[in-house]
Amino acid sequence: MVVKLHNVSVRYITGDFKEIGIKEYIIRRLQGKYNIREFWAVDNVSFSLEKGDLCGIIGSNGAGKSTLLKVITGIMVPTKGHANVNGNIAALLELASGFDGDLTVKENTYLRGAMLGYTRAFMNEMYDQIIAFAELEEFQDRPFKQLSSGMKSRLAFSIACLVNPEILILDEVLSVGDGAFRKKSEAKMMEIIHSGVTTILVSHSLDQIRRMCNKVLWLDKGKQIAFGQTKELCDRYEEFLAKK
Ligand SMILES: Nc1ncnc2c1ncn2[C@@H]1O[C@H](COP(=O)(O)OP(=O)(O)OP(=O)(O)O)[C@@H](O)[C@H]1O
Repeated sequence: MVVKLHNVSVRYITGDFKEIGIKEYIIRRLQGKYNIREFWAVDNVSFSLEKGDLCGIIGSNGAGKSTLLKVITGIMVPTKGHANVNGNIAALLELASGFDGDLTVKENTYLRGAMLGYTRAFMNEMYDQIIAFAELEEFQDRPFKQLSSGMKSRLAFSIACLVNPEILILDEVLSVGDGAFRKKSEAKMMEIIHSGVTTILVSHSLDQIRRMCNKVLWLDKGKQIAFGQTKELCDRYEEFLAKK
């Protein structure tokens, strides 16, 4: 099993407790005006994926899709349950985050590689290819903050894809950069997908899910409505949307 989630739940706590400071906290507690709210964004989700699976996650806004991806990529620890993930993950979420604006493009590439667990030797081997794919040869020694946001995404995409992921996580990012780069990035993504990696894709396009995925996870308000075959679940989801 490449990905296995067992009764995973994630709780967010919201309210005024973060910014108010200890004094205000005590005053509000004494006055009974201290409000915090618990919120289960993901509530008891279990499913597993094997090598080569391409799983789509569907559900309305706020269903918990992005939160679940954060658990799978290890950015968040579930409040309850377990997530077992075996393999290198390339997560194309919030693409341009996690870079250091003052370091150069080259330094950032090595830094991101190190964060993904790759050795310097491996990155030396891959570096030229990454920069060439991102079409940033002329920007290698510029500070990262001087890149346009499209260029930043291109670099993030190139690093994530060219370092041989075993698990690919895509959050509505099938459109990176401008027209020409988008075509190239989609082709690259399809190449990776077809090379036998396990892919998890969040998309609001049911057409895309039907075309690409062999399994589907349907979430609604954090709860798992169903996990199973694409056609059956997409049909049910469409019926559900029609009745809404
Ligand atoms: N940091 C946070 N603190 C509190 N609540 C949060 C936080 N992040 C998300 N939420 C809430 O958790 C729920 C699930 O959010 P999430 O972003 O996972 O949904 P989603 O299915 O990805 O939605 P969308 O389709 O709109 O992108 C939402 O109700 C959201 O308001």
